[in-house]
Amino acid sequence: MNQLFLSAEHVLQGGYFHSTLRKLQEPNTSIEPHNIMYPVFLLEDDNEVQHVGSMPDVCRYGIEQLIKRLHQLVEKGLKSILIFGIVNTLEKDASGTAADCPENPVIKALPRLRATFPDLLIACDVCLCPYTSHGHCGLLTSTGAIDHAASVRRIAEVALAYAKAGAHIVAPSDMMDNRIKAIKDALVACKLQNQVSVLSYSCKFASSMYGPFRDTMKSSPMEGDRKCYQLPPGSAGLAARAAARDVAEGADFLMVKPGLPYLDIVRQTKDKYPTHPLFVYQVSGEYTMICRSGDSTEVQSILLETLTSMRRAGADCIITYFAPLLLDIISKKH
Ligand SMILES: NCc1[nH]cc(CCC(=O)O)c1CC(=O)O
Ligand SMILES: [Zn+2]
Ligand SMILES: [Zn+2]
Repeated sequence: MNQLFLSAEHVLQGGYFHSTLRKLQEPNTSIEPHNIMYPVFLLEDDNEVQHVGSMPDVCRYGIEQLIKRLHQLVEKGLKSILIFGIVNTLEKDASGTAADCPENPVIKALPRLRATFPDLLIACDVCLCPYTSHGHCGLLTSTGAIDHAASVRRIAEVALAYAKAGAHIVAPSDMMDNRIKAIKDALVACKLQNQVSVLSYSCKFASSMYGPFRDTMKSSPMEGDRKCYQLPPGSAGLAARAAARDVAEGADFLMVKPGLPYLDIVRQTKDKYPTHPLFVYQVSGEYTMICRSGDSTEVQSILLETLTSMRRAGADCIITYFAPLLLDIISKKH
């Protein structure tokens, strides 16, 4: 017989035949509540609930209804949320005025959420696309190009408004160059730098997997696309430079988005910046793909395998629409 099959030093199975041994073979891949952040969609109308057609089991809520929903989830262990505001009566204009006006749903909700859920970590997505008439994430010049200086100034203003209203974390998703420094400077100027952190969507790619989200938010660009500010999917180089730039500008946390198709970028970013907690955004298109992957048992195991892979690649926290399901799975396991 072939000697190779008898070679003791090549036997691996002796190390994982027992479930506890298998756990030891998978370090830093567990999914606990603090590894999960839940994105929520906030409407202007306090008492409204709307199902999202393109995302099964996802709703948009007015603040009263969101508080009801969050009570259930916080009881099950939810630790953090990421808020996206949606406007319908407030008008969209060229400079995204509604992003930080006093009637903005996020600005209004923050004090309520802080008071109602004292232990919940609250992050706010900072972008102009839900509030601009043209639907781009920054401001435009008269020729339709991104106006870099004006965009960064405006993004920092909006981030500061959410910080003042009570956000623990501001998370700029716009991808305008130099916004992290502008936001940090604004926080320092208002003495908020030690009470608010900056989660940079540092490696955000121009992905085809944001469709259900744009549908939910009514935030698609009216004309053109986002390829001049979101990163080209094939570029690991730009992702490395973007992370380096955001670290240099003072980002507290980094992010890779989408998740599953970009696990090489997750690993590359974690290896370069083990100093910075790393977030991975499992985006709306990933969510719908997994929802359609089989019956509920299959969905659960595919989901857990996917999140385990993200943790293995270096993710510390995963932003996921599956948070409610995950909290149920975790509580059954203990
Ligand atoms: N700045 C907009 C924004 N913030 C988060 C997402 C995507 C989230 C998801 O798909 O779940 C997007 C879409 C986009 O950039 O086009
Ligand atoms: Zn945007
Ligand atoms: Zn955004």
